[in-house]
Amino acid sequence: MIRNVLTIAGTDPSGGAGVQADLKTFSAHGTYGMSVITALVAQTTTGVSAVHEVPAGFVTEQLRTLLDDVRVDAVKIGMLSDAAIIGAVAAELERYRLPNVVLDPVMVAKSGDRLLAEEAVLALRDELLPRADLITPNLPEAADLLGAEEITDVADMPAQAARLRRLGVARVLLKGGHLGGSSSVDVLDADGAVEFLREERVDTKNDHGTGCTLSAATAALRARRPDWATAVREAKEYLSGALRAAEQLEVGQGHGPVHHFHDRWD
Ligand SMILES: Nc1ncnc2c1ncn2[C@@H]1O[C@H](COP(=O)(O)OP(=O)(O)OP(=O)(O)O)[C@@H](O)[C@H]1O
Ligand SMILES: Cc1ncc(COP(=O)(O)O)c(N)n1
Repeated sequence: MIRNVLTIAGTDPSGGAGVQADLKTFSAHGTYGMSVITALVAQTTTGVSAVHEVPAGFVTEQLRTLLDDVRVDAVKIGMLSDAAIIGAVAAELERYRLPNVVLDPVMVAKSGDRLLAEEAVLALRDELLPRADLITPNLPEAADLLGAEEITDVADMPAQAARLRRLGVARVLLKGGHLGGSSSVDVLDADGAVEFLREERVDTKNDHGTGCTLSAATAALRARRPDWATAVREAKEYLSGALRAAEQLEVGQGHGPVHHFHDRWD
């Protein structure tokens, strides 16, 4: 049976990040993709020019209309824009008891533009983190959630992940992409085990939407795999392949997208 996977996120007309990246990723993993949109974002490979938020009540309307009809096997949550939308999503997660929830706590785009209001970080921490099965912060997002300094050393990542878990989160994938270096290292703290996930760094400027792709792939794979660690490991491998495949693309002048490929998943 084909699994149904939902993304709750903002848009990217250039197709590299947000809902568009998530739906491509779901298809690439042999799942059926669905989307609830939180914000229309005028953005491309060079940055964000404007954000048009969906009213929180209409996010609720989209969720209820969908969830009254369709079974959902896994969920990826990305850009939420403000505290009202966070509240709306948290309430519906609770109401429908959705399984396999991956929360990518998106705050700032690679271009430096804010995608979550600064004053909404506390709402994200208090209302949504405890309802997620896995969160996937990068290092600046982890620091913001903890009200702490951003760490700069791979060796400190397990302790930072443990602090995040103490906020009441079931599992943490702390992403170290911002550290640079010859390998890209993430730390998974889940189900009683802490694991370093290392992949060779791909030398490319096509890295728009890497975080979106990783969290979407993890949700899709969790719908198909028996445990979180397997889903996360395969998702990270998929992302590296998508970064390498990006050299075939000619999309935009700035940070281009990664390329989603289907052939591995037949
Ligand atoms: N050049 C690269 N080569 C290999 N892996 C990479 C590269 N850049 C990022 N990654 C991996 O991509 C994932 C996301 O990276 P990062 O830590 O930058 O998160 P992010 O900032 O949330 O991403 P985004 O800015 O796309 O939202 C991580 O698994 C990271 O290790
Ligand atoms: C709608 C949306 N969601 C997430 C991101 C983050 O992706 P990136 O940091 O690669 O710009 C984005 N740019 N747009």
